[in-house]
Amino acid sequence: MGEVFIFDHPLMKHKLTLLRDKDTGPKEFRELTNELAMLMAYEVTRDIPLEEVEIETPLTSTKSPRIAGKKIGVVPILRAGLGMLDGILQLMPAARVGHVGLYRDPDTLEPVEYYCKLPPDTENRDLLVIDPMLATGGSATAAIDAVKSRGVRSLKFMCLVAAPEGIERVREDHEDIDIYTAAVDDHLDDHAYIVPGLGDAGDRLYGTK
Ligand SMILES: O=P(O)(O)OC[C@H]1O[C@H](OP(=O)(O)OP(=O)(O)O)[C@H](O)[C@@H]1O
Ligand SMILES: O=c1cc[nH]c(=O)[nH]1
Ligand SMILES: [Mg+2]
Repeated sequence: MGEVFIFDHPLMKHKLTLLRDKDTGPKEFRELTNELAMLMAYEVTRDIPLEEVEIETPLTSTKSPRIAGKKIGVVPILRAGLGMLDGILQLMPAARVGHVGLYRDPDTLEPVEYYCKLPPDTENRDLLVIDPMLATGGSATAAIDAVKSRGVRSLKFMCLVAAPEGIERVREDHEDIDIYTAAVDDHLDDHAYIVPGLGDAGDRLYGTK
């Protein structure tokens, strides 16, 4: 059974407060989203496998650990997930990047898939699906379905703000997936927006509406 990890680091909490503030504009919102994603990815990758390799320091030869196996695959859910990508790539510049294009139909609230391109050999990589918001969980579930259907070895989901309803949905549909979030909020409103939340993440990142 997958687990739910809720981060409680003071730096993350502070940045999330700034992100939630309605007066935070797109430039600062983008910066904070990337900073939070980088801090979270640092913890999410704590179990990456290592291998010992022989190297020469200026003084001697020694064995030292380095990351083993194929590069991790990071899969943002378009469009808001892209806002987290650069922060993660700063930490792991060699990561491979896949994209799943989904939007939530405003009337039915059902996810509509319009794009999927993943790195090769997904079945031999650790994959991390990212999206700032986990609301009803429909988009995350659909993205995980899309990735799983191509074959995966290990898959984690990382978001900034989750609603209890979204966590429950993902756990029901994908009980093997670990979920990482910086916060679990109170509830969804009548339009399935997370309360207190931070509004529409895509619109705030890109200044649309
Ligand atoms: O859990 P759910 O109820 O499915 O809602 C969450 C989804 O909604 C937002 O995307 P949106 O549909 O606004 O698309 P966008 O990223 O292109 O703005 C968000 O980035 C998630 O993908
Ligand atoms: O609160 C929400 C819910 C879905 N999508 C968002 O961007 N925000
Ligand atoms: Mg949006």
